[in-house]
Amino acid sequence: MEFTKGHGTGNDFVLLPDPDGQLDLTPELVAALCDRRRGIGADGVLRVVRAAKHPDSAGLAGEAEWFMDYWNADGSFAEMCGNGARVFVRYLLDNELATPVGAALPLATRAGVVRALVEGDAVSVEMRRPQVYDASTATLGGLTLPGTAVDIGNPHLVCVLPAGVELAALDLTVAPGFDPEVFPAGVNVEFIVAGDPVDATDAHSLMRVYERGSAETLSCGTGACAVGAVALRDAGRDTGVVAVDVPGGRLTVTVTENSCWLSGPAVLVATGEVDLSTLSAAA
Ligand SMILES: N[C@@H](CCC[C@H](N)C(=O)O)C(=O)O
Repeated sequence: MEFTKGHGTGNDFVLLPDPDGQLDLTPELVAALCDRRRGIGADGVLRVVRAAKHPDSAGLAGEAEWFMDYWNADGSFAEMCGNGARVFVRYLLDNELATPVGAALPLATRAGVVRALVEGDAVSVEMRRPQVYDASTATLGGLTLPGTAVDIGNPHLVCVLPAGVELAALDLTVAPGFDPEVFPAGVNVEFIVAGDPVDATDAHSLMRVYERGSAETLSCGTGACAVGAVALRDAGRDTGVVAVDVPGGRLTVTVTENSCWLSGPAVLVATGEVDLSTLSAAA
């Protein structure tokens, strides 16, 4: 089967073209594809399928032609993936499956329809406005860190590190603990340090993330949006622009009254053929 590999600020994905929804994609196959030693290696899989051809998106087919069928590296589903959506749009354009017509390109996801704009190397996606809804805690290496629960289609817990705790020193080879009563379906945990605003931004954060279903990644787009909402709240603002520096680069988050824009580079780096039957047999 044909595949493409792409990434957005180091958050990497295997894209599988399956326009008519004929591929029998299973959690085991996704985990095998994402295995960095035995498979292609990625933080997740993006199946490129027509919205009308997938049961999770058929109801959105009138609004968007394509459905981003996103899977985490462990084979679980997630409702939304901000970097994945940006890479998915790059794939559609490079493969002439969609044309940038000046207006934003609609894309169906499990969290509804999002819209994308492409400007040179940057792909921006407009998602729902992050909802800051609760306080909770994460535990990591003997520390209990206060955090803020944020929903942007998928769940996040944003923890601002207290003085004396170094972002670089956190051991994210181990999953952080969280309260399952607040996050019954699991959570993506962001650890941040507030910095001075840069360029034309209202706030700036340094972030590392432990993603539900994918462990530590170099970047998380929805996580950056959650961080942006918390940084603006902490700056006493409701809307604004936040630069979020992740290990894989910089994302720019613009929170408006009704939505949230995520911008940054999105690139395709390879195409090839993968023998799914060999992977399935090894899974
Ligand atoms: N890396 C993504 C988020 C992917 C989904 C996440 N792991 C979850 O389970 O919610 C992004 O860029 O937003």
